[in-house]
Amino acid sequence: MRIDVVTIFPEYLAALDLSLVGKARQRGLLDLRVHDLRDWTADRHRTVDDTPFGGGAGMVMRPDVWGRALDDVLGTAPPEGPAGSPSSPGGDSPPPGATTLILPTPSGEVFTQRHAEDLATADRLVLACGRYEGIDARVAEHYRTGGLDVRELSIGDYVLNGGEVAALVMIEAVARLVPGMVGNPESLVEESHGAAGLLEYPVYTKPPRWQDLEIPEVLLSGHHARIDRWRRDEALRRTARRRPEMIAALDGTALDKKDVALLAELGWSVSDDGRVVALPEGEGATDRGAGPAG
Ligand SMILES: C[S@@+](CC[C@H](N)C(=O)[O-])C[C@H]1O[C@@H](n2cnc3c(N)ncnc32)[C@H](O)[C@@H]1O
Repeated sequence: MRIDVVTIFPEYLAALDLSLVGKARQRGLLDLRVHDLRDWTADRHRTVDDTPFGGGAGMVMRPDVWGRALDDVLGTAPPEGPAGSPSSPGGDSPPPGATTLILPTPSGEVFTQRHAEDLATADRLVLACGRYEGIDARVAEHYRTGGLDVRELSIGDYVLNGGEVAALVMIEAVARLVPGMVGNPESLVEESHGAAGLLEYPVYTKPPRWQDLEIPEVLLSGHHARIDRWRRDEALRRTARRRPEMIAALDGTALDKKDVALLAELGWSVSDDGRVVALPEGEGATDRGAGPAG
């Protein structure tokens, strides 16, 4: 997979040399390139922003600078750029294949594991990191109209100073799903937000006793079926407490009898057509609304 990031702070992306993503780059699994947006400016101050039309506070990133940068990085620029534009600071020609342009923005759809799974199937991702009040809205419109897969994605309901941290979040979530990235792909199967639609069960390691706290006995039993059941129950309990909306989104037809019985204890019922619905307060719930602890 090839990933390009365009930013005015290329140093911000230094973390992409570390850990699993860094190793994947060294092993050639990920071709990751970071570009300085200012390389596509045409004035001596290397200006990327200007005042907003309509007035108001802050500055907006110019579409002409972004357009030159993205055309070049995406490979849609004419071979000889218009007078004044730099000669291809984006490097050699990008590979053919499915490309997605990602514009991180707090006003976008919230990025989830489903987006990560979907984006991990792309041949190529280009991430355009905004700053100031964001990127002129015509940039997204222009590339979308041109037929490119353009995604405006938020990493959560808060506002950061720039898109670099959001780009790091999305790249790490996507890259670990690229085949060959994670040494033991089984470790991805039961994770939070995976196919089961649950949070992961609590995990423990050595020593078996620490600060007067013991690990659940079943985990020492060596009885795989009992351990699997315990883990499933704990995942259901934890999800019901912390993220009840995820329980409500479960497909009831995929639940087994023990799941349904536990959910009933936790205050949920499963209808014949597979909907999982919270019982009215006081009915059955022993655990619901207990807060985020546990
Ligand atoms: C200060 S923010 C602009 C916020 C914008 N004026 C608004 O209110 O929607 C500057 C840049 O940070 C990035 N950014 C900030 N918060 C983000 C979030 N929650 N998710 C993704 N990107 C974010 C975007 O690239 C954005 O263009």
